[in-house]
Amino acid sequence: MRTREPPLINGWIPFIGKALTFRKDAFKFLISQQRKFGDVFTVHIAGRYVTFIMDPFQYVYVIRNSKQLEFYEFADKMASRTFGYPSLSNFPNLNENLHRIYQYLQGKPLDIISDHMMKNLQHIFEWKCSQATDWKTEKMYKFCSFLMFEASFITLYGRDPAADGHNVISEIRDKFTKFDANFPYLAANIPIELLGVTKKVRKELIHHFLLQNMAKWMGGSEVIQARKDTLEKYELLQDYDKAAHHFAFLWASVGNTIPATFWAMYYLLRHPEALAVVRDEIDHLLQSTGQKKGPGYSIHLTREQLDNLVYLESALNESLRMCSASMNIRISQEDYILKLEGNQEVSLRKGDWIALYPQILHMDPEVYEDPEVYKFDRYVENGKKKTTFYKGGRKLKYFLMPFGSGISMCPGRFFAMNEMKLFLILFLAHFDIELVEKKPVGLDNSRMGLGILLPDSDIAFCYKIRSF
Ligand code: HEM
Repeated sequence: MRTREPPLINGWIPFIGKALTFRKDAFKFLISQQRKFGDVFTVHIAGRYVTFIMDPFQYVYVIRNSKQLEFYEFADKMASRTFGYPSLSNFPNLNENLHRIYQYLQGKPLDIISDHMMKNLQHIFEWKCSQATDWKTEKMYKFCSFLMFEASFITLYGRDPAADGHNVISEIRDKFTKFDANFPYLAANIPIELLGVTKKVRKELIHHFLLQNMAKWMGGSEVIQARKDTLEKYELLQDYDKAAHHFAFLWASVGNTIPATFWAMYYLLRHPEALAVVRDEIDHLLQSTGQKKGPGYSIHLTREQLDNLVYLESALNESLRMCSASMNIRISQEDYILKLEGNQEVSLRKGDWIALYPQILHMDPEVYEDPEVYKFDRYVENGKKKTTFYKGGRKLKYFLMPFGSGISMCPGRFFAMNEMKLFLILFLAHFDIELVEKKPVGLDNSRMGLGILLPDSDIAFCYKIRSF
């Protein structure tokens, strides 16, 4: 070991190292290693050396060092393998050009897609209303998946105005669900050939996004149009590769949003006091803006109005805190000494991975009292958004990181928050809702490190048009 290299944790199986223990329960494993070795240690995971920085006050030193600690190469390798397109590095400036398009997920274009999302969600809710004049029971994850997939898809990609437009989206959703089930294995570098039908399903999914098929979809978003225009400029990219890029974006836009919507709804239904406050806030807003709720009335909300729903936002943040487990990875570009607070120095070798694991921060009892408990108003203080959180008496810069950090931060985060708010607003405005099953739903840990965790089982709930 070189001087200042962090303690190294090796497994007893050569090459695999601690991969199996890490995969089984990364959270538990990291906490136990932190107790033994402190806030910086290196773990040998499947042939890689991954240095974990556990102290949230040190996160900033990793996040701001985007020159020496790179992200894109890692992301490119993983995404091209998972979604089946050639590495971006083979095409001059493609990465930069695709990143520039993320501006269409902010500002005015964000308002436009949020409005479209509202209309599309409303359309589906109207349809649900026509079926729910009396109590109707459904499985919650399936319900969230159906609504969020359909509304997000139409908002982003548009729809075929021909009669079977709805069926095509259902077909894509069913295939997407099959692909998504094996997503963690692909991300973990398991060859797709070993994953049963996944290869076939991915190919079929990608085919839906060939230009001749996408050309039939009307009313899509600027962000997808800009991606199409950019990809078309690269003559060396095959049509199939361009389609695979569109499919990858679809995964990014719904893969986390669906489970996050599930958790938001699940926790609200399990906490009637939270549900009552959030519903009251929504009712109050609709009343004060002169908007009627219920079937047949369309609701319109501005970005400012959505922003001002502090209890709804807090409830969403609280469920994100409890269900997100993304790992923020950077790769050392050279042999490098990472300088941390308090004259600490960490010696890294070229190619080493550096990882932040914010789930540890989200569940830290020093930051969040009773972290296992859902408290819908954790992010509200004196009726306003609460943004000051402390650890050991010191104010934290980073306290909630479901969307990643720095250069790898999710470009769709504003849209994602709006989508989930709109879903809950419409749901609570239209329906009375109750849980049918009382069982607690747990986190399925197989996606640890990859984003929002899925529930370990689905749960039945019932809903009926609200009586006014
Ligand atoms: C609750 C919902 C969401 C969560 C928790 C989430 C989380 C994340 C995280 C953690 C990353 C970084 C991944 C990494 O570090 O490797 C990411 C990347 C990304 N997200 Fe999201 N996301 C959500 C919704 C969305 C939506 C709605 C969109 C688009 C409409 C989107 C588009 C993307 C894209 C394109 C990237 C890759 C960015 C890049 O090229 O570097 N996400 N997301």
